[in-house]
Amino acid sequence: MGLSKFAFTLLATDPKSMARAGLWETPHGTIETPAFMPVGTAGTVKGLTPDQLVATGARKILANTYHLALRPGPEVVADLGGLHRFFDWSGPILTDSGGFQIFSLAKLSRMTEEGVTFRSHLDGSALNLTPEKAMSIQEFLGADVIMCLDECPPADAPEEHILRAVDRTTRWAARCREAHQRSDQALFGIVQGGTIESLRIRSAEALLPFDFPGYAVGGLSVGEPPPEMYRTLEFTTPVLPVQKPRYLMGVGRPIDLIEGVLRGIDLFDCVMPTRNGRNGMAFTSTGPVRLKNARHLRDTSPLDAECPCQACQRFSRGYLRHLFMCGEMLGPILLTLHNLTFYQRLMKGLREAILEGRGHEFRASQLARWG
Ligand SMILES: CNc1nc2cc3c(=O)[nH]c(N)nc3c(CCc3ccccc3)c2[nH]1
Repeated sequence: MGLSKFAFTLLATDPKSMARAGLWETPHGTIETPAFMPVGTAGTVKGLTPDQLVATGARKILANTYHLALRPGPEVVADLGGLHRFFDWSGPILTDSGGFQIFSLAKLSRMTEEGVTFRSHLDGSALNLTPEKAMSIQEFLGADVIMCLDECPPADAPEEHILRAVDRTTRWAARCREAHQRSDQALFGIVQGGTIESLRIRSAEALLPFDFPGYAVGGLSVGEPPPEMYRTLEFTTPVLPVQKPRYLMGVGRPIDLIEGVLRGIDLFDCVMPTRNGRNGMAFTSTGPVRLKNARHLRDTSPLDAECPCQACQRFSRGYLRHLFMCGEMLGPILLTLHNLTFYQRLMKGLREAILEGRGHEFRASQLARWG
């Protein structure tokens, strides 16, 4: 089943935490884990060219299926050569199955055993996403890593609803496994179960027999308090295969990446560095900086003296603030570049610490600097 195409090698496991550093081979290159994947919606990481994206240190990006499935449509992307050709990205790409985006974007959506029916947020047309269609869409798009169609309940859903979502997610995983054809794509199972230990174990154990090449932890970063997310990881990752990558969906702030790695997570995606960057909020080695704040008006210092990115190497905080006050497009571009560079450097530092056997000290070293 082409599994050798997605070999995951563990290089080091931290002696005092569940943190691990590894290498993950994909048909479009090898990923050093732990890794952060910037989110590219509609086939672009907003405001950046592929070369700029590589300059941040990113090796793997996500494309959000829901948007591409509606516009321009999977067949069009396939006719244009598939995702890698479409936005000229030679590195690995991961797409989501669309279920989560439908809940967070579509106005009307109804869930049945068959699939999710919803109205397009573009033209209101009725669409029906089934596990089989989610596989066909992602096969047309051509990402290296694709996700099963799952049901992600809201954080405050009652236990009965979360149980139903777990069992439906398992039944849909079977249908996805059955429908998926391409051997050059890794299909990940997605564990649900909210923050309930018995349901997380139920979900993970039900997905193990499918022997997926990787497992995602879904159903988190949906509004639950961070300590609840961390606690959930503590009893979820140990049920998952040690020798396979674990992907925590939609996470998170810098501190969440550290806490997630310490609990055995290898891959992350989050819109925060790009979305916050577009709004003038920068992550720096001494904590967050809101550039529109008047205190930066005459500030000649760089955003982050330790950062190698274009925003920090060439411009003052005063200039960056000016760009945001004028609504100039260069502002969001430079801050997106910076924030992604910050996230990639954080993961690089974390990976090096794990390889040197001091991964468990990394949190303290960073918190001391973030204030
Ligand atoms: C922000 N928090 C967040 N929690 C999530 C939970 C789930 C979940 O339980 N199931 C699925 N399928 N996806 C989820 C996502 C979307 C992740 C994503 C975004 C963009 C591109 C590719 C992938 C989530 N995102």
